[in-house]
Amino acid sequence: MTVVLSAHGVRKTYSGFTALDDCSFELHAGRTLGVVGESGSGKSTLGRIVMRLLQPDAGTVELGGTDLFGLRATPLRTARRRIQLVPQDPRHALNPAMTVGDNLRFQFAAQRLPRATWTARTNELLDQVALTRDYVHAWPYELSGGQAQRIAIARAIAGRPDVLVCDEAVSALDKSVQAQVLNTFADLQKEMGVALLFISHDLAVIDHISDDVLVLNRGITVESGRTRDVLGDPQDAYTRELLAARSVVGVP
Ligand SMILES: Nc1ncnc2c1ncn2[C@@H]1O[C@H](COP(=O)(O)OP(=O)(O)OP(=O)(O)O)[C@@H](O)[C@H]1O
Repeated sequence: MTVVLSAHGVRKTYSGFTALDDCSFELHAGRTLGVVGESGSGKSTLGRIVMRLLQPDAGTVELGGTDLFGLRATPLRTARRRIQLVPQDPRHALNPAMTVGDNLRFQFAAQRLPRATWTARTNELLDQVALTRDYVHAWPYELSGGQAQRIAIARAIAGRPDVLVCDEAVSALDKSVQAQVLNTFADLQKEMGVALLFISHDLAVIDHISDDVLVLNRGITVESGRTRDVLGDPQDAYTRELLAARSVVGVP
């Protein structure tokens, strides 16, 4: 299996406070790695580092076998297109002053996609995120949370990335909508072979979507491996605590 994204011994401190320590993982093409832990466990710090929005104090991150922090200029711009973020709040991904169509077309222009293909590509993206094509005329404020998150996903996959970093991407949604959006991610993965780094505090969400899991507690990886193995037979007390507090996806 091809490793599309990996981290080795990553550490990040903020003013002497260690938020993430010795973190390592491998994410394979077409698979989902869940990163789970309570608030403050270092999940978003890890997400920001692999998006190259934050510099680690130690360790390396490789995208497609290339050191992400060694890249400059054009190769860096190419790498940034290969890894895209789906944030918790779609308002951070969508421009409120543009229609859905313009939000997507903005991405196409950035990717220098030929103008003649824009309408077909917009329709294709709306189909992929299970929205009807007339949403192209909608404004972000007219969308429900679930619809807005689907458009944010469409925007993120517009350039056919290899990796999506989903940082609490369903946490703000109602439980029933959560299940639908998780299924959309799973369908996309089957269609596109995109790999997901899925960050969530909610073990039910991680259990639903992840092939592999990494459990973080105060910046330390307490457990990692196949989701069914780790959750089926947790070896660490912290994982057992998370399991005991777990909700159920799709059930309010
Ligand atoms: N820019 C920063 N400056 C100082 N401390 C920070 C900064 N960003 C995060 N931290 C601290 O680092 C720790 C990890 O934060 P991080 O946001 O990565 O955790 P998290 O697991 O994503 O939590 P949440 O789910 O609440 O977002 C926390 O204690 C947080 O207060």
